[in-house]
Amino acid sequence: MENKISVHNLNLFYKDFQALRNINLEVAGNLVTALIGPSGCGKSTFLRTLNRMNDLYDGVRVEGKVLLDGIDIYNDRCDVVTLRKRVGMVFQKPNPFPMSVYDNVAFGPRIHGIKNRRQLDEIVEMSLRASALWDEVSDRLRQPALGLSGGQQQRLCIARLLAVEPDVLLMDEPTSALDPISTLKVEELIQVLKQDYTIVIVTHNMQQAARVSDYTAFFLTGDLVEYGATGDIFTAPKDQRTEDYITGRFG
Ligand SMILES: Nc1ncnc2c1ncn2[C@@H]1O[C@H](COP(=O)(O)OP(=O)(O)OP(=O)(O)O)[C@@H](O)[C@H]1O
Repeated sequence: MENKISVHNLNLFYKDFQALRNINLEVAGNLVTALIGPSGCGKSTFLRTLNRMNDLYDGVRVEGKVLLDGIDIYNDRCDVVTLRKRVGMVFQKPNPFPMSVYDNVAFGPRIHGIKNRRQLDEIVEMSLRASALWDEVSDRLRQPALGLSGGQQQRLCIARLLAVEPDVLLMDEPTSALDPISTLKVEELIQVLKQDYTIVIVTHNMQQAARVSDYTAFFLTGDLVEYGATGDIFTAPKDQRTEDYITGRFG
């Protein structure tokens, strides 16, 4: 199995506060990796290191290496715009732009220079099909995206990412604002998408991690405590702290 992302000796500081400590992790390609751990342990911070989203915060310092297909994304020559196109991100709360369904999905391709109407139509349809939304919105492409349900908005945000042909999808608690039916749809979608994309998902919901992921990483106060096949982490954790967490003894 090929590793899509390799993280070596990664440390991250918010000014004087060290939020990640010497993280080493290999993210397998075309599989789902879940990041779990109690609130404040650094899951979201770690996720954001994978597409340099932390660069947007003041006073952040990153040490170590994050290789994407073998190339260090923290190298000065790395183009962050291209990086974020290759490594897209979905957030906790769906955040469609205040424009039509169509324009949301066409937004990225237009920014990257695609103007041809037929080509855009094709990309929009393909992305909406790939995010399992096409059947629900094909007759309302010109309607405001903010009129969709929360679950539809989240799948639209995923379609918006897919439209720029990423390799990796980062998902930061993508279902925490959704009802159970919408959650199930997004989880089913994740299973389909992993055939074509590498997915890293932060989740507070341990059942969700067990359902959707192939690998699980358990973080605690900035340390990566344990990482392994999801089945092993949940049934035979090696570290007592992992066991305490997954059995609900803290967190
Ligand atoms: N922009 C920031 N500036 C300063 N400190 C931050 C910033 N973002 C996060 N932190 C701190 O870094 C630590 C890790 O936060 P992070 O949000 O990554 O944890 P998390 O595991 O994702 O938590 P949660 O599950 O509650 O979202 C916390 O102590 C948090 O207060």
